[in-house]
Amino acid sequence: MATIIQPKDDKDGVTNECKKLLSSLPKERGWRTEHIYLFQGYWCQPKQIQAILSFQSHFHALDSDLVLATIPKSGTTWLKALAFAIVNRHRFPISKSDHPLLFSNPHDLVPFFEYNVYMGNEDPAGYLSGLPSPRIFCTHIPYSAMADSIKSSRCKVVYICRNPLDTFVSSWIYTDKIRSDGVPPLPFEEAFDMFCEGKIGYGPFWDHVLGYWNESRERPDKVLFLRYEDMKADVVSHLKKLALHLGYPFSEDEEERGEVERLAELCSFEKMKELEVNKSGKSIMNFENQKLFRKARVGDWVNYLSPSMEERLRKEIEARFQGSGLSF
Ligand SMILES: Nc1ncnc2c1ncn2[C@@H]1O[C@H](COP(=O)(O)OS(=O)(=O)O)[C@@H](OP(=O)(O)O)[C@H]1O
Repeated sequence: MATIIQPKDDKDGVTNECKKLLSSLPKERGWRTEHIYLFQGYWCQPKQIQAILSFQSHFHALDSDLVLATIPKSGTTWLKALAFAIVNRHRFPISKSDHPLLFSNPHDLVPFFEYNVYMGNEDPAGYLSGLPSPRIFCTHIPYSAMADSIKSSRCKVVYICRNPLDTFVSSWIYTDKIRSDGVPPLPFEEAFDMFCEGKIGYGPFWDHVLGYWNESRERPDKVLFLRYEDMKADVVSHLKKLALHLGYPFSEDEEERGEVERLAELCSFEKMKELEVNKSGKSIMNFENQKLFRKARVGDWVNYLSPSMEERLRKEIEARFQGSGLSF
């Protein structure tokens, strides 16, 4: 059994063991932190590496677990809200005026596994075992780096991806607002180069997406693969698929009563953005909730990327996804 990894309160918030590891890894300038490091094939912040190590050593999946996975800025907040509302709809009826989603940001209702390590929790497994059943948690960790018990248990995984052009723009704007103290701003053009080279948090983008995509094709019962743009275009049919995959399908009666539409409305960007908790509140990580709700528009990249940037990223994406059955 590996030793329990406990974060220390240093600049990077990582243990000496992790620091030693970092010194042996390739590094690049970071988006939010001074550096990102190439670990198990992915570019990560120091604390993210610590979280992956902890996850791989300590996490024991239950067959009933529901795991939501994303690369940052591709629909995480939305997916958390939808999964929470679906799974808990008998405990918390959608139309009730005291529904938790009206008073809490989805990040506070469905934790990231990574938060646990960031918060310096001494017992990663204990923290998650305190969640009510079924445990719903979220992660940005790539599929290949997932704890073995997630892969071998019967727990369900849902992945949402978003087109890379909008994901890049959303990431850069968000990063610009929440950069860690003392880390100088990353100019837009430089960030774009890094995205195209795969150097983003939990990137390369294509490897992260393809890891879950390939698994969803091999084991569709295990991994449901969703696309942000498809969900935006037809949220109701995707909610039914999501509910079925999670093991909480809508009944005919619920469908007739318009419960699916009501749930979609509760979790919609327009509704969530206007809630007091999301206008003025802070989430568990002390981030301002309002920064999680920007425009949520498909194709907003057109207002930021030049034609040559678009062409470059499209070519890169085409080459990376060639033959995979997935295109953007
Ligand atoms: N409910 C809902 N429905 C649809 N879209 C939503 C919703 N909530 C947030 N958003 C938009 O998602 C973008 C943020 O991505 P994430 O939630 O993955 O961010 S994070 O990784 O959790 O920080 C970010 O996209 P952009 O507006 O394009 O930047 C948010 O506005």
